[in-house]
Amino acid sequence: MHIRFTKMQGAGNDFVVLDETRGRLGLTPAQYRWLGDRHFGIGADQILTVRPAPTPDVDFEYVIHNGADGGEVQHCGNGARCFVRYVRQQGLTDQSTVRVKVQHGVLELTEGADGRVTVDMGAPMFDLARVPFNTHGLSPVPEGGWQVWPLPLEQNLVENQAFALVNTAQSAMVNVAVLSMGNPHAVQVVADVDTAPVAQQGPLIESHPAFPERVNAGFMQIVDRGQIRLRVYERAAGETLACGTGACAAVVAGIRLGLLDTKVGVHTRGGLLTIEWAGGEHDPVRMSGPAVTVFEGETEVPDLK
Ligand SMILES: N[C@@H](CCC[C@H](N)C(=O)O)C(=O)O
Repeated sequence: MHIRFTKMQGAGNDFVVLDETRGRLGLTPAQYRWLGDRHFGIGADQILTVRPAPTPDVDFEYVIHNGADGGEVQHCGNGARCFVRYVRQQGLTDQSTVRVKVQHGVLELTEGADGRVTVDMGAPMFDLARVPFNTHGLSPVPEGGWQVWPLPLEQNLVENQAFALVNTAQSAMVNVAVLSMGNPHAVQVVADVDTAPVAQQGPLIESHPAFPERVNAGFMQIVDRGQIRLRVYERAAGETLACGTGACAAVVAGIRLGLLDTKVGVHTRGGLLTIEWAGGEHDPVRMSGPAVTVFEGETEVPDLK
């Protein structure tokens, strides 16, 4: 199948963007994986597909597939910013504020004159069953007016990894704050993101049995009350240069744990995101950051089932 695509990135989290506003391409999960494949395909953390509005209260719908496994996911913060840049650049709309349906709900996005995009990401969700997070056998520890969950990382999994952990006993238990931004997040506070065991613990947290739909694992270093450094080991993608929903989840967790103020600069390996949350359960999280078109192209997608 011959397709046109646009390659985009938001703070280094990269995307293949497809236009289905004039008809479905009907790609299979294997074809999404091929598009995400950096060696045999185009290469992207996620594939974003833009579709016509399904209801009159929104302007578009877009769906998100993780490039590594081709599975559909609920939400993608950096992708949302690229989506609005895309529909404006392609002439699909001339509105500077766009409402779009994603699997998780409806987002409102605004492109500023400076090229940064602001997204109303909706309210965070703390209902653990909806994350989903299975607390069976786990006990929360109160912290800063909220709580963290000590999560035992399977000792045998830790020891079976090809890499050596400096201290297996210490690394086997991590305290995570658990919440959903439409997709699931487990956020831990670390002293230094540069030395945090992201590659070692990330896959163990991602696939921990307490998270039946797996989870995105965040590692947050508090710089001061208005700034954090963040690395995220994304579900079905591995560590990415930035994760928008991960940045929102980390800031919300930091605010609830009493560590952060309501407006926070999030320094990721791919760039700066700004996250604001007033702190109320129903208050929306606002995220702003860059959205960049890298190139456009055409390709022949192999017939993969
Ligand atoms: N990169 C994203 C999140 C993409 C989905 C995530 N890997 C998941 O499986 O939930 C972002 O910017 O939020």
